Amino acid sequence: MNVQTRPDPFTLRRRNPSGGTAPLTQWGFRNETDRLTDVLLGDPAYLRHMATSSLSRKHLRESPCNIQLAQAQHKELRAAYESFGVKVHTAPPEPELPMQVYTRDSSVMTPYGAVITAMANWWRRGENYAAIRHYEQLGIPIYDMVTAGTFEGGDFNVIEEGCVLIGCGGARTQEEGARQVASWFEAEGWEVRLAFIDEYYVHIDLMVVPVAPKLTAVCLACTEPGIVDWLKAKGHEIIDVPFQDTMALGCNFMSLGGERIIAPKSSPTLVGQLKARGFEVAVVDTAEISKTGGGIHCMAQALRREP
Ligand SMILES: NC(=O)NCCC[C@H](N)C(=O)O
Repeated sequence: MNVQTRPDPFTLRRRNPSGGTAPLTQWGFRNETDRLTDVLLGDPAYLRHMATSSLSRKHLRESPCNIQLAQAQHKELRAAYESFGVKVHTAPPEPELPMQVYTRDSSVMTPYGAVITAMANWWRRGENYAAIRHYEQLGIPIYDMVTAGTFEGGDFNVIEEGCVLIGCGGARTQEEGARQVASWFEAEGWEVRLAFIDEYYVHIDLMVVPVAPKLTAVCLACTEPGIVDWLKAKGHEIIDVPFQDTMALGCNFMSLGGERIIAPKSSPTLVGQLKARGFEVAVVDTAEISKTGGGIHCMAQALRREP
């Protein structure tokens, strides 16, 4: 085995404080639109419907999640990834962790290794520790861990290579955490933009998600115009997802690269737009799971994409 292909050793902090951290050789990605080969999904074995946001609270009041149905929907979601040849990795579920299915949040993958985030709510903090153990098991090195306030992975949105949009709603990702992560990626030479959002929306990946190179889905009704102008100035075309669909997690889908998308049934406008552009779309019904506050993008973490 030559030096180039030797796996990067597992470590708890790979980040070079002055920047210039070497990208991983076997894991990670350049952007969120290249071909997905490995994904991190949760196991909904211990999923519980809790009042974690305005959205999940509303469903809890009106028609609480049928957990068995949600688990069956998750199985379909997993099968969709597998049908596209994506390798699914799953951490052992823990009964103390009711939201472990939302793998987007407790860590975020980057070209340099995984960032261990700092969950805002006490019932999700254990997910950060479970993520460290799982990355060690997978042999994926950790880039760094957030120590300045809270930071949740749904707020780390890689728009294109070397460019990240960081959501900051205060209740989940605090400004302190956002600025710490921003400083790391600025040192690596990235462009970083902070998006201050209302905590009602929970994370930025509720309203802005990359589809393909220079093509991004955005809920124009709730995304600050400055962010939309910034995307357009980069040459991004926008697919507008209606507000009502967005509130049903309709703008929260996963790009598999190669013009293939896994999207929720709750998003007819987006699905129609994608099909009209020639994308292969696997439409999965995730409505029951989404009553607990997250969607397809929140339930996935890209571990490896190949250019
Ligand atoms: N990235 C995301 O938007 N994740 C959704 C998390 C939902 C979960 N019920 C929570 O409120 O933490």
